Amino acid sequence: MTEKQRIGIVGGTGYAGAELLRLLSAHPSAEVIAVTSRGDAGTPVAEAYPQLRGVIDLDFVEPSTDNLADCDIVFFATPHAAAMHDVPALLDAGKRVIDLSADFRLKDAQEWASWYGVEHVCPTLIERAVYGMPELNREEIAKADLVAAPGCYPTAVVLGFKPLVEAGLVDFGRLIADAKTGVSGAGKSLKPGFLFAEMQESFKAYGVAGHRHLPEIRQSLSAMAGTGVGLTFVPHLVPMIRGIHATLYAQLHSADCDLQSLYESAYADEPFVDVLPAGAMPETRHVRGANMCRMAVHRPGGGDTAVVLSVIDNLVKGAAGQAVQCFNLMIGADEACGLAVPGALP
Ligand SMILES: NC(=O)C1=CN([C@@H]2O[C@H](COP(=O)(O)OP(=O)(O)OC[C@H]3O[C@@H](n4cnc5c(N)ncnc54)[C@H](OP(=O)(O)O)[C@@H]3O)[C@@H](O)[C@H]2O)C=CC1
Ligand SMILES: CC(=O)N[C@@H](CCC(=O)OP(=O)(O)O)C(=O)O
Repeated sequence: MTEKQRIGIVGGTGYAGAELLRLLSAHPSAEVIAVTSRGDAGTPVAEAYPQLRGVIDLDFVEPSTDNLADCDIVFFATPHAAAMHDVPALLDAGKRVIDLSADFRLKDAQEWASWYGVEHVCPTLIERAVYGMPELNREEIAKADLVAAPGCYPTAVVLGFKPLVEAGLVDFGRLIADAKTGVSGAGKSLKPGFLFAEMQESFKAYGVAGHRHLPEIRQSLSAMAGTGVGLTFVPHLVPMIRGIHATLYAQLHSADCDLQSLYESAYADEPFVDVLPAGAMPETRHVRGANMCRMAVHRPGGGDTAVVLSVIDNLVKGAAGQAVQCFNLMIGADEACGLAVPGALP
């Protein structure tokens, strides 16, 4: 067994942090030794998250370099533009970092600043960061000391389009991603529009003019295509807690192709991508709590439009689970270590 890594989690009171705690507490090569909170420092983690009572016997500590000094690997589950202030010192101190926020995802610092509304404070580290989607670049992740875990929508969308784009079968200029998310994607803090009375029994689009995941998705798909892709991405909020459902559309150059075989062979060796049989329609509840992207590929009426349905749990394959998958690669463990548990249904 791989030697136990001492883990710090910055942002332990948030949803992604809590999901990291759930997964890492059962991981044979992880020992969580520090969990931070600015507001709850000094109180037991299990007070904020009673499901962790008897599992995580720690008090929250203030986020500081000193409190993370004994860690081998630090996970950031903080809002955007927080990790970038602390990551340089942690790397200098020899720690490895997995950042679940967007601070190191985009390779262009100017583009990052234009989407996130602040200047990047350590742009030179952006190049050093490895995008943490194992299905794209597991060899680089294994060697990395700074991993930028992907966004939740980008995970569902990029994995869904990947076989079509890599095979060059579709018009790269006219990709469409119509995606729906549950409310936990917005995090734990109270926000207008996320109250039960505001969003229950309703369903709405947002970010139609431009969502910050658009450049992230385009970055990955363009690298695959070898050219810039044209993507229309429209996110929606639906009244469920977890889950993302992405319906993807692409125009095929020719209707003469076996998309089912293409998808099955593209993902045959992937432990966390499940291509469903022809005709299937995955549901978000089929992946709830699981580090799994389930997808199905369709060609309605045998025509020239490919339709891919891709579902993930935003907090697992879309966040903490994928980060643990990266952690496994970084420490030389089995990629599936601690992640083999199926979802919870109903
Ligand atoms: N929710 C999701 O589905 C996904 C989330 N992510 C990303 O993961 C990150 C966390 O998301 P989520 O858990 O939803 O967010 P939450 O708002 O639920 O949690 C954020 C956490 O960060 C802490 N925090 C806030 N500001 C700072 C700061 N300046 N320094 C240190 N800690 C801080 C908060 O704790 P306290 O105030 O107690 O310090 C809290 O624990 C975000 O970047 C998010 O975009 C990525 C993919 C999916
Ligand atoms: C419902 C909701 O607001 N969802 C968030 C996306 C989820 C998320 O966490 O974004 P990252 O993956 O970049 O961290 C949003 O649309 O901004």
